[in-house]
Amino acid sequence: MENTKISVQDLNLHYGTNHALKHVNMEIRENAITAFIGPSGCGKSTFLKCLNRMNDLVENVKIEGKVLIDGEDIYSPKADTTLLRKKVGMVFQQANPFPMSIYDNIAYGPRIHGIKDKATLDQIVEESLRGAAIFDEVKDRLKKSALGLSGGQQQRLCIARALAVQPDVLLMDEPTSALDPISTLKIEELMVELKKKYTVVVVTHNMQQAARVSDDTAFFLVGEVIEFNHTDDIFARPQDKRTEDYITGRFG
Ligand SMILES: Nc1ncnc2c1ncn2[C@@H]1O[C@H](COP(=O)(O)OP(=O)(O)OP(=O)(O)O)[C@@H](O)[C@H]1O
Repeated sequence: MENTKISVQDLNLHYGTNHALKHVNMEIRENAITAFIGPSGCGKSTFLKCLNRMNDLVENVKIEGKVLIDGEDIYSPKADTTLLRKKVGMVFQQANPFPMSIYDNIAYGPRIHGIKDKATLDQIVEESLRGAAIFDEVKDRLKKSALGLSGGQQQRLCIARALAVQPDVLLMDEPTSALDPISTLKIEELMVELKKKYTVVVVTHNMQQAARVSDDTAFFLVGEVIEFNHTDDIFARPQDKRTEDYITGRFG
């Protein structure tokens, strides 16, 4: 595919005896939003976490196959996972701000990566908060606790925190499922803005969300990718009967 950012080749993942991902192949485009849809337990989150090696931490996990980001295999023994997780940021279903100020939440990652200069940190904090469309709402309370923000604001703060270390790719695991419709809309608008600079991959339970925001969609079913295509094609002209049954609500 044109502009491939992430190329997944015959990826298999076992949790003990559970073969949770089966021969997954996928080309994820740069500066696009790719959505993963499918029923509960079919491997969407597991697959997402393979893209920054978050599953490495799980006991008894076995991962085979290749995940190339910018042509480099992230599972190669030479790969540096710290650099990988800087390059591939992640946002979770439940916003998880650290119990510290808004400023320190954003400065946390850059500080870990060795940035100490106050003016530089100030600039990163402002740019990251602007990038996550939350700067104007918090600019007068940067020293206040992040835990005082609303759920939707906390989620945008977590996006800002991910942006602060200058990733290329942003993984989002059901980022709006705990949010009200207005906060959800704000995050969806933000995602469309973010794809100009980042490659965005999102797991969603919400098919309308996938249809609204994503460029490409993968439909997962019991560990397999049944169909992967441009979003318009998946929703208007599904090739596989199982995709059609799922998107028309015959099962969920
Ligand atoms: N840490 C883990 N250890 C063992 N098994 C796991 C682990 N995480 C997920 N699984 C199993 O792997 C399979 C895929 O789960 P996964 O969470 O990836 O699916 P999902 O499509 O994201 O589901 P949901 O939409 O409910 O989040 C399931 O059978 C699940 O029980």
